[in-house]
Amino acid sequence: MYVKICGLSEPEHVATAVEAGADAIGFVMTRSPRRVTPERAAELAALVPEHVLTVGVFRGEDPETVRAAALVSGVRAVQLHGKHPHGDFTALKDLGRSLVRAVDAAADLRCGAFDEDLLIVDAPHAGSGQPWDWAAVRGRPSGRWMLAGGLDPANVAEAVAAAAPWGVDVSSGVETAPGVKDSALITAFLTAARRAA
Ligand SMILES: O=C(O)c1ccccc1N[C@@H]1O[C@H](COP(=O)(O)O)[C@@H](O)[C@H]1O
Repeated sequence: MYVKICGLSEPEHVATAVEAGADAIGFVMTRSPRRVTPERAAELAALVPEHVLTVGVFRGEDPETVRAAALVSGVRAVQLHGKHPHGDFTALKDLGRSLVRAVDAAADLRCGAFDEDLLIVDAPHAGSGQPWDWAAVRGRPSGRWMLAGGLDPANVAEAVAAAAPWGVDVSSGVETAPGVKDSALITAFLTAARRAA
């Protein structure tokens, strides 16, 4: 089970996620309580070993803004969240970073349909942090896809059993308040996700 921990902003939590075995770590560079500047993301990304994928998360920014932030931060993947057109992915193809498309279940759920390398299927109301009907997407996405939206250490096993994803992605479910990550919750999530696989 591939596990991404998203929305990190403190070195302590980056270290915890790496030590606990995260496969990918996300830095949010768009409007959010978890927002970090590209410069701050660069400081945090420098703490991440090569085998862990660093992901810059964007929502609604134009490709040139995304490109500039990706280059400053040095993230190795770019996540375009929400209703980005296919052209945004095409425009970023020459960036030399993995592309991640994050959408809700109403979208095209074929990983690669927008030339992306990874697909995330998120809640209908992205960012609510609320569990949703994970079972509704079971068998629909194809390729490398992660389930997101309202996951936490207590429900990730149920979510994995319901949707059978290739990976899982969490942000608010490992926080004690919006934007405030918790090391114990990060470790608990990784343990529970691995056990669920
Ligand atoms: O985490 C954020 O603040 C965020 C902001 C804007 C776009 C995406 C964001 N995060 C992504 O949202 C999903 C679900 O997160 P949650 O666990 O329900 O809080 C996940 O893909 C994050 O990468």
